[in-house]
Amino acid sequence: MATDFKSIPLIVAFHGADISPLLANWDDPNMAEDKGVAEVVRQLDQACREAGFFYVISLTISSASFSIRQCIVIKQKGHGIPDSLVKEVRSVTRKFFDLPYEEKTKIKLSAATGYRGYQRVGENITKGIPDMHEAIDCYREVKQGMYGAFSNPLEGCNEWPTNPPNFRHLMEVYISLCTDLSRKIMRGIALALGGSVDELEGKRAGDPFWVFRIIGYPGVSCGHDMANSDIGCGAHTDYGLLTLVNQDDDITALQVRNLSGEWISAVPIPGTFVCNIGDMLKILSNGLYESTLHRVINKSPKYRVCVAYFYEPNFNAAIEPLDVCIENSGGTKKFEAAVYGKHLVSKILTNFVD
Ligand SMILES: NC(=[NH2+])NCCC[C@H](N)C(=O)O
Ligand SMILES: O=C(O)CCC(=O)C(=O)O
Ligand SMILES: [Fe+2]
Repeated sequence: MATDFKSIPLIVAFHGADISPLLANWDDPNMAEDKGVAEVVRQLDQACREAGFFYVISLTISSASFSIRQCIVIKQKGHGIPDSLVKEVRSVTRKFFDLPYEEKTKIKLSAATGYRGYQRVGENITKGIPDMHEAIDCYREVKQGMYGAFSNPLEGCNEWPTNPPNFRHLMEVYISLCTDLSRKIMRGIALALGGSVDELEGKRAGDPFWVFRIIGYPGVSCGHDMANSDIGCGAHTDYGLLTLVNQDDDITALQVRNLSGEWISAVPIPGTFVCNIGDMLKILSNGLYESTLHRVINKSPKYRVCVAYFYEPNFNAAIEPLDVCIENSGGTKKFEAAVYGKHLVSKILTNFVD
């Protein structure tokens, strides 16, 4: 992030009040000439430069209005994922975490499961400190030997609970819709960076990898006596291109760090996703966009649920700054090429040490 933002920008389109022009025109090769698209692209660029975080509206609210940072939002259309599904995903998540520990740990994550499955509170580690959350981690399937030796740790299939009964199906439908939505937002971001609309497809992210985390944060009075920390998830950046955060409507817990080091809350706005950019987009943009530090602290007595979808480059893509971004940032290439899958695996191996 390059500024002292005090709130997270909301992407509001020309007349339409959302990202719908981008969704309506996503496969039009000349979409950049559409006025509505151009306005969304301008806002995406500003949000990514200033904060690295933004809200994308999902709801269909006829003539609802609210005010954030002087934007009055009226008459919103969808981002393409039904709000009923977005809510249902959180609701089955809550049901799963409500189960007894013995039930949850039947799908326990380990090196043998390719780091897929359930992790108890305190098992995930951020900068050496256990995080106060439990989660189910999922990744796009990695078959044996698929990308060579470096993908070995992630080989395996996801571990799904059988209870709640519709859990797996619901999540797989949701993942697929998140992939489609993210691809469209990335086309807007490609234009925002001054590239061609498909700059972030093909060898870079035409066959996107994804990470999916189903997360629960105990409330302050939930009896977790691990008094050593109240941090739900320590300060970190995300690893890939774009994250879509589906968070509980009634608890403010996600915090984003601005330029002067203040923590700015990503206050829940019902019917939106909080989006943020990851390390690979920082590299592609040659630092024009940063992967902003964020953390989670649940100070509420209530249990908080969050489902985070991470849209990533091709697993074996060598990601380096785009020429247009080097030009637009003073002509010096600031980052060497990084293979996305190697970055991911090195992060996972430090998240789970034993
Ligand atoms: N895949 C994730 N974004 N995990 C959450 C971040 C926390 C993780 N322990 C880290 O240090 O990166
Ligand atoms: O719980 C949240 O709001 C965000 C979680 C997060 O940042 C992550 O899992 O990477
Ligand atoms: Fe994150």
